[in-house]
Amino acid sequence: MAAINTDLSKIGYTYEDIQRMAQVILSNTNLRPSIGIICGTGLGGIADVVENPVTVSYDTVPGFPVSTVKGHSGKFVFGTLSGKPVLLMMGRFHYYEGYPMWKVAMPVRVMKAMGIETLLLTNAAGGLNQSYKTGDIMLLKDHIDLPGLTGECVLIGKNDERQVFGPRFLATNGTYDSDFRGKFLRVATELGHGDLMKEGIYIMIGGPTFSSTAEARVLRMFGADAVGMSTVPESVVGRHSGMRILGVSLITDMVELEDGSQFQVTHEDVLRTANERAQLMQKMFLKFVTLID
Ligand SMILES: O=P(O)(O)O[C@@H]1C[C@H](O)[C@@H](CO)O1
Ligand code: HPA
Repeated sequence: MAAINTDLSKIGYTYEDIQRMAQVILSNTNLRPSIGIICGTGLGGIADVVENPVTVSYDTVPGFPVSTVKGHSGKFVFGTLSGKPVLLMMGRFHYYEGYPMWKVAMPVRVMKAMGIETLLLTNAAGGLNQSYKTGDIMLLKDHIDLPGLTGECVLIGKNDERQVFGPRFLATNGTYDSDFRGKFLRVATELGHGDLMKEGIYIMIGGPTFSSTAEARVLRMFGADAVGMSTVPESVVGRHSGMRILGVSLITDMVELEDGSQFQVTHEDVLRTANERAQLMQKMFLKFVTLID
């Protein structure tokens, strides 16, 4: 059995670490966006429609982790979308990359320290609800934090109640803003793609293995509509610091619930579907941000 870690100074970033990283990043631009977007696997295409982009590579920020996954380029992009200032994270961190959970979502605290109040999270996910299809877009109405339920909650560790952190004990019901969901659905319908839209429950697994068929049946029995390997730590930290949150899953593959299927999903399948939906996601976000107060 692993030794219990009693040295709390080795868990988490301090308030000062977060502020320092925020200052380094902000020193690259005069823009001060209040909208932050984290781009999921292959979903960085939104950056192609950012006007007057200013790019800040993660490796220029001392103490910032590096992206190791294909489809996550590892940089911030400041600019405007439909004239509104935004900050994009092109590349998120995943638990399966070997980062401890508190590191996975640390950038959300840095975003808060930079002035972000609205957090738009995107991800690639597998469809568990068998009425979904590859290429559908699911708005998160709730999530299941499977790592959190089994002892790997992102908020474990010392808590600092100053601005970029939050209360020791956090209610996580109602994390995903229902007004945002309604607006996003309206945008999709106006663009003629209401048929692709779903609202459902995202379950996070640690990864990097995709689910076995028996595991997938369990996830579905839990009530999840889509499965992925991210987002939940970020939305919990965003919620902790008082942000308004939208979660969008692109259903990049359908997960088999019946034994005997020959289909085996790959990361390339995920990237391909994300690429096929890139232009539509751009259009949706360009329109959606105009509706954020
Ligand atoms: O960063 P997201 O959650 O969009 O990435 C998903 C989950 C894995 O990282 C990867 C699997 O292909 O895509
Ligand atoms: N399972 C888990 N994570 C995923 C999947 C999946 O099928 N597709 C994209 N991310």
